[in-house]
Amino acid sequence: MGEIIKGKPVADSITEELIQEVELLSVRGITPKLAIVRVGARGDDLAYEKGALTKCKKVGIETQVVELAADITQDDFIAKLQELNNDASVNGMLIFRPLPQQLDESVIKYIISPEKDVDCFSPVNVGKMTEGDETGFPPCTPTAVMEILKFYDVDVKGKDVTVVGASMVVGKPVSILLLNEFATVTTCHIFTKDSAKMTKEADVVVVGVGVPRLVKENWVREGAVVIDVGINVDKDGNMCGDTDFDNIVDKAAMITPVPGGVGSVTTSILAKHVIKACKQQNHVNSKEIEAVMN
Ligand SMILES: Nc1nc(=O)c2c([nH]1)NC[C@@H]1CN(c3ccc(C(=O)N[C@@H](CCC(=O)O)C(=O)O)cc3)C=[N+]21
Repeated sequence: MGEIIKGKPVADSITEELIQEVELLSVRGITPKLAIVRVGARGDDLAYEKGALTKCKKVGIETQVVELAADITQDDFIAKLQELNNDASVNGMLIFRPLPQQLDESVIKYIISPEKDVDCFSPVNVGKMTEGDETGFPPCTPTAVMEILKFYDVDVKGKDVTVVGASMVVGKPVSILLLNEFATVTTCHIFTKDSAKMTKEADVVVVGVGVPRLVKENWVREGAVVIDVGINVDKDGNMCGDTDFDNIVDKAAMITPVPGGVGSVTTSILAKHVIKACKQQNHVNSKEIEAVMN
């Protein structure tokens, strides 16, 4: 039986640290604030929003949900983002994606202020992530994957890691973050000839495609580490990941469950990024705050 590596201990350890950071900021009269920008009311946006609001409340981060009509025009949407960019009380912004058809992401991604872009929408943050510049904000879910690997002492340096999926939300950024840690990364996508062949050879498999139970037992080698980023609802209405968990769990050395795996760490990273943004905007570093306390 492989080890089921849960997200909760990882999330709890991050949350504990963040609660302390918020307390230290409050001594200076600073309260971090996140604005969530939601267009319409898609189910998976609402699911993420609920988790994010709960986490922020627990940590002591203020929140503002900006709910916009599903048919908002591009000009009105851009005006709203600029208003939030200019609102000094807002430290971080999370814009749910994908945006509806009439909003052109290739234009909008340049509007959000990179300093407030806590989920890596801005090309500035994509660039910083790619360079390994730690002043930026890599996206929350891929960062959660890296935090889980670190927490459970999975050192990816020199390991063969296969990522299934190449989206800008999961596959591509997680591939970059893994490469930054000197993993040998293979990224599979819809034009990959044989994804199973690539995953079978990997020491670590990361899957984020949104296809329920895509990765089967025979896609994974004995003793592999499997990180499942998928959050799906199957035809029976149960939450499931992108891996056939029940049949892989005995073969893998470690595997993340769904729910209770990567998804449960994502909101902690979001909160961490809001606090980081707040500190950067107020020109404070942790050491400085500790000095004030002592
Ligand atoms: N810019 C952007 N970044 C995103 O990461 C993003 C997005 N837009 N748009 C919507 C999708 C969907 N999504 C979910 C996240 C958590 C749950 C979820 O259910 N989370 C549970 C935990 C699930 C678990 O335990 O695995 C919770 O937070 O309590 C669902 C959906 C993020 N997305």
